[in-house]
Amino acid sequence: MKHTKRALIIGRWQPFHNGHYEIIKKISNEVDELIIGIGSSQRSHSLKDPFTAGERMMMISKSLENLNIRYYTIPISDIDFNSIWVSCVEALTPPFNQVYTGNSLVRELFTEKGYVVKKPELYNRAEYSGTKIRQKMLNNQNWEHLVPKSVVDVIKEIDGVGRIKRLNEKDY
Ligand SMILES: Nc1ncnc2c1ncn2[C@@H]1O[C@H](COP(=O)(O)OP(=O)(O)OP(=O)(O)O)[C@@H](O)[C@H]1O
Ligand SMILES: NC(=O)c1ccc[n+]([C@@H]2O[C@H](COP(=O)(O)O)[C@@H](O)[C@H]2O)c1
Repeated sequence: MKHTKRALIIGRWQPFHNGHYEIIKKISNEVDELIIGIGSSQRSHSLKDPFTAGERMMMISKSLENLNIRYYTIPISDIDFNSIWVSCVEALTPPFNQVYTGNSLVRELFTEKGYVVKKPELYNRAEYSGTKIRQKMLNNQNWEHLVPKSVVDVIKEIDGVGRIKRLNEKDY
């Protein structure tokens, strides 16, 4: 029987943007199945991590609706214990034999455990960046063209831009 090629890509997806879509589309041609780890799943309602794990799962599943790939989205919360983090990820996910990440800590931890780790190429990083998109939302600049249409719909449904602006208000 053919061995299933199953890869893990882990990110915070705050929000899921066109660069994420492009890289997942590319990876979907290289593997049979993809595990999409929702990193820092316990985090939400902050300027760096405004969206909940559930909201990020909605963004991803609606964006990937038309892609021909079997994938699993798995929320993964952070732990203050880097040396056992890979074991925690393994405990939550289907088995995988390859990891995609641009994050140096993630790369180091998986490489030390013997995984093949690939660094995805970046698409239009000048614009397709979670940090820059969140900044644009805050500054009333156009951001909608930088994310899949379904992500615009999710962010509108939850008033995500309003949330980010309110979180940025000064305490008194
Ligand atoms: N423009 C892009 N093109 C291709 N892959 C990307 C792009 N931006 C991020 N990635 C990949 O997606 C994964 C998850 O990234 P992440 O959620 O941190 O996005 P980000 O845009 O870097 O967000 P932030 O600015 O909030 O850190 C990373 O492993 C990264 O390599
Ligand atoms: N000890 C830990 O909990 C640990 C270690 C390395 C990465 N992570 C997480 O992996 C994710 C990596 O995603 P980014 O590439 O979007 O930063 C983040 O959510 C990060 O917090 C967690």
